[in-house]
Amino acid sequence: MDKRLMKVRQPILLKPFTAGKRVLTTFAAMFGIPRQQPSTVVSDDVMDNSTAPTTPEGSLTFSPVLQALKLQDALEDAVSQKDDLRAGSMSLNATLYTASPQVKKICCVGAGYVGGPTAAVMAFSNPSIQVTVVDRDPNRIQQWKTKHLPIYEPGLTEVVRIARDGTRACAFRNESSKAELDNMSSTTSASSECNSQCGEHLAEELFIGARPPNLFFSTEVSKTISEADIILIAVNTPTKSRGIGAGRATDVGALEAVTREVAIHAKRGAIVVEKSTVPCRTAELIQDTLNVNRPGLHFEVLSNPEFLAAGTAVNDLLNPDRVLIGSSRTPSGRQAAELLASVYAAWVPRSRIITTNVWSSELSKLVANSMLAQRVSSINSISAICEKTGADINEVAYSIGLDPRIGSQFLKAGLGFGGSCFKKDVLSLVYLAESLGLEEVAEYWQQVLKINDFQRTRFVRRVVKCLNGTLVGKKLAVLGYAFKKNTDDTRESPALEMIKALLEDGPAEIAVFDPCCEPAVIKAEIKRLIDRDEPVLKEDGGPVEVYAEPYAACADTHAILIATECDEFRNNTPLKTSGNSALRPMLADPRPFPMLEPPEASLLALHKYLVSSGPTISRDPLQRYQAQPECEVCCAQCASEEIKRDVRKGGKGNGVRGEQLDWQRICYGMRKPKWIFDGRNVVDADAMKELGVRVESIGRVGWAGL
Ligand SMILES: NC(=O)c1ccc[n+]([C@@H]2O[C@H](COP(=O)([O-])OP(=O)(O)OC[C@H]3O[C@@H](n4cnc5c(N)ncnc54)[C@H](O)[C@@H]3O)[C@@H](O)[C@H]2O)c1
Ligand SMILES: O=c1ccn([C@@H]2O[C@H](COP(=O)(O)OP(=O)(O)O[C@H]3O[C@H](CO)[C@@H](O)[C@H](O)[C@H]3O)[C@@H](O)[C@H]2O)c(=O)[nH]1
Repeated sequence: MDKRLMKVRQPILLKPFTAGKRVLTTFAAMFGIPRQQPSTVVSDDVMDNSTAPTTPEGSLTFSPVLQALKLQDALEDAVSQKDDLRAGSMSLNATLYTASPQVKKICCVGAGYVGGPTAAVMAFSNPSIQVTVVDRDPNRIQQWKTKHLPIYEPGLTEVVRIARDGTRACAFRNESSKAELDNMSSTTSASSECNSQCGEHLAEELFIGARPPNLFFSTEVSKTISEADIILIAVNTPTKSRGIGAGRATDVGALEAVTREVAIHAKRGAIVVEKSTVPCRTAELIQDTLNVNRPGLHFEVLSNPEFLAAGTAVNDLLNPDRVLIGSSRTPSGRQAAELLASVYAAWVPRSRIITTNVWSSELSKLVANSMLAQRVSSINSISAICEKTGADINEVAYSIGLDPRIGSQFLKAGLGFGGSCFKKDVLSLVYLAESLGLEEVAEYWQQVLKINDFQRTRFVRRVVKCLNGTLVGKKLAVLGYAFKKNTDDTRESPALEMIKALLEDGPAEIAVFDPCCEPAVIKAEIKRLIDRDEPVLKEDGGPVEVYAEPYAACADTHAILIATECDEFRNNTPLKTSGNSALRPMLADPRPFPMLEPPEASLLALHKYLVSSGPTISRDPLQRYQAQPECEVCCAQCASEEIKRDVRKGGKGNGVRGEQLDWQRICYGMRKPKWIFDGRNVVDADAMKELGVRVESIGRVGWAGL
């Protein structure tokens, strides 16, 4: 038997916890778990106000990683700047980071929507760090190794290809295209006069060396954990579906399981990072599990919640508003935070890296999501008033959003928020408040969810009412199935809820189309999540059919329901495009670069610019990519992409991802009276009316009147 496992079973004699006892009891109750045995908790005289333990021997020398940071110097700096580092949030002081980080290996547990892209961007921006993503799901890991990544996010393939596959060497002119054109008429440029890197002039041509791979995907969870300096835990934390707190409390089962693995296998001094969204005080659970399994060793636990949004994940990761790191306020805690910060500092300005105590960090994530969800519910509640008064929700949102105290973002009325986070995180906050005996607070946040449900119910009622109170014998098309645009994430999709409600009225067909989702995935999900006695999918004799393109989906429909705000569905956006119908915006040329070795982010900006500058430019204009991993001959996804390519060959407006719909064609093929129910306010109702369509939009009086 593994010696470490034998050690785990030894009883540990530690002083019983006193000051933190009440909190721990509350915390255990919050999760619906029995209170931990006092013997598993470290003495509170080695704890600071965040209750995270310091080292058993009261020194920082437990961590080889931190030792490598010229620790004593850094500590003296930290102590001398103690006054600056007040209890509230703060930016990390650059002087604390002068030591070069010694992080060689990062392990990210969880290869999902957060773990995959986060690890990819970390590896992309830190070529010297080996980043390995592990997951218990071998299929998911296998997909990350192919050219068909398991999730769709704009820009993800580019970043993964660079870090996972490595690159070839390349060279390019270091002047903007405009300057290049100007230079054609002049004889010499400033840089060619000295023909060298004289320090005053920019390099005329830049050579970028080959880059070895540093992003890996593996199912060897324990081995990868055992080698890592930093372990990111990015597993799912859904709402509990059974037992105490079911339907509200967060299910930390996956996180607990990973924590056990980490506790058993992590190397001495490794830093454990909560990336998952967790209830406030979860770091205590992690610390406790580590203490129980590795008595005598100390591990720092950091909170580093992720704020990326689906559909913009790569951009959010590359340009975050802030990176939040919560640590214990002990010197070792701060040093651990600084080490993690040094990884981010490879691409994030230090002023945007914020540190707080662990609990503030954990709670901030729940609060950020709850406040955003609250804004959506607030504007949706007003949309109901607009529909009954003649006010226009877009005009109201615009008017109030100009007040900088309110701000213009997150004021789009629609079918309510979906996605894997908002609902569960508001529920988690509600449960936290209840657990703390704060009933009024719990009730306040519960209302956010109530309005969200109300919004969907209202919309479906409006559809049925306009269609004379019956859907029998009618075909409806639902455009958009993912919970928002530019993602294939269908978790908590408003479209699914809508389809469930529509089925109650017995339509002949509900046709579903989404430009980002694979039809087979939607079908499987509908089959799994819609629990009815009668068959649901057409292939089983039911009314729901999922289409790979929108024109067949919309043919012969009595009504079209728009469920996501996809740009593909707009009829009024004068998009600046690169010359054809693609929705790619024209980008600025980032050259000239002032340095000989531009960072990956600059090369990516150049790559994007070149790709955007014309439809004929290759997908690899810098000629850096290595060949993609080969698929098996009968790869289903290759076949599906082939079909989409064929559809695209048909010309403009064929509805595949990135192509705007030809609404004229769609409306022509609809049954009269033609109805469009715009659940996201994406179509220009007046332009639609000219096509002979009756439009009902959220937050506006429609064809049917008040
Ligand atoms: N999806 C988002 O946009 C988003 C954004 C910010 C934060 N978050 C938070 O990040 C966390 C992860 O979310 P996600 O959307 O990436 O979830 P996900 O379901 O896409 O991925 C989680 C992964 O963890 C793996 N996993 C679970 N238990 C495991 C174990 N014991 N060992 C190894 N792997 C295991 C699963 O197989 C899965 O692949 C959640 O807490 C979520 O609230 C999500
Ligand atoms: O004005 C708005 C903005 C959003 N939504 C809807 O709200 C939901 C959530 O949208 P968004 O927040 O953009 O996407 P998520 O991927 O759910 O991202 C949220 O949830 C993540 C997971 O925790 C956080 O990391 C992000 O910061 C937070 O924005 C979607 O259904 C949107 O359609 C609206 O209805 N109106």
